[in-house]
Amino acid sequence: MQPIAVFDLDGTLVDSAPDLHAALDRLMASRNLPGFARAEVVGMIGDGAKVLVERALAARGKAFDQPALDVFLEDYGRNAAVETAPFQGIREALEELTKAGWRLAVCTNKPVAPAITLLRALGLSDHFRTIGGGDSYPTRKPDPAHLLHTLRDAGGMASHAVMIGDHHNDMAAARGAAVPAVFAGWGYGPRSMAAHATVAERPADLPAILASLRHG
Ligand SMILES: O=C(O)COP(=O)(O)O
Ligand SMILES: [Mg+2]
Repeated sequence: MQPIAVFDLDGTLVDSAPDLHAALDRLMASRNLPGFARAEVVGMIGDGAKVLVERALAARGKAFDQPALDVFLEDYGRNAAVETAPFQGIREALEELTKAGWRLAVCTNKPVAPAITLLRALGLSDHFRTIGGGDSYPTRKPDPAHLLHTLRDAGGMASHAVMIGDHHNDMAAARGAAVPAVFAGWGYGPRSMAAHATVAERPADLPAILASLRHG
């Protein structure tokens, strides 16, 4: 059975906060609400687009409404790859892992449409057998079923998988699926979110760490 490495997207493969921030600030401006500092937006990322918009509106004392999410997704879908780029060393790490025999997949809480748009725009989509988005299955991370569905669609198995992510949602999904987790130390989550997972400081560390976690 081929080993499979499942990657989180935002904060792990790509530094997407600038474009999420810009689209969120345009939504706020359209409602005459003040925008956010980058650190505030980074703290709101991790549970998908709906929760991001919910948190932004709540921070301004407003209730969530569906048109706000529709406006945000329409804008973000067109502008997901303006400033967003892979973290330094990610392209090389993905190439190295593929050469070492790993199958690759993405398991992200971002809706699948902008996730695919973004990975295509950055020339990364061909690396991945499957992209399991936040709306691809009935539940999403931290529910381990999101990771297990992604693994199934990629033709992989939990017993031969590793999950790499930057948020406690990634660590929790991996733990629930009995998949070893690697915490992306370069991402958006504070180090406390790593819990007991192995921490990778840089993308360049991934091939050696994943080799050490490989079963057979
Ligand atoms: O869209 C988000 O909020 C998080 O997405 P991620 O699961 O790829 O980090
Ligand atoms: Mg993430």
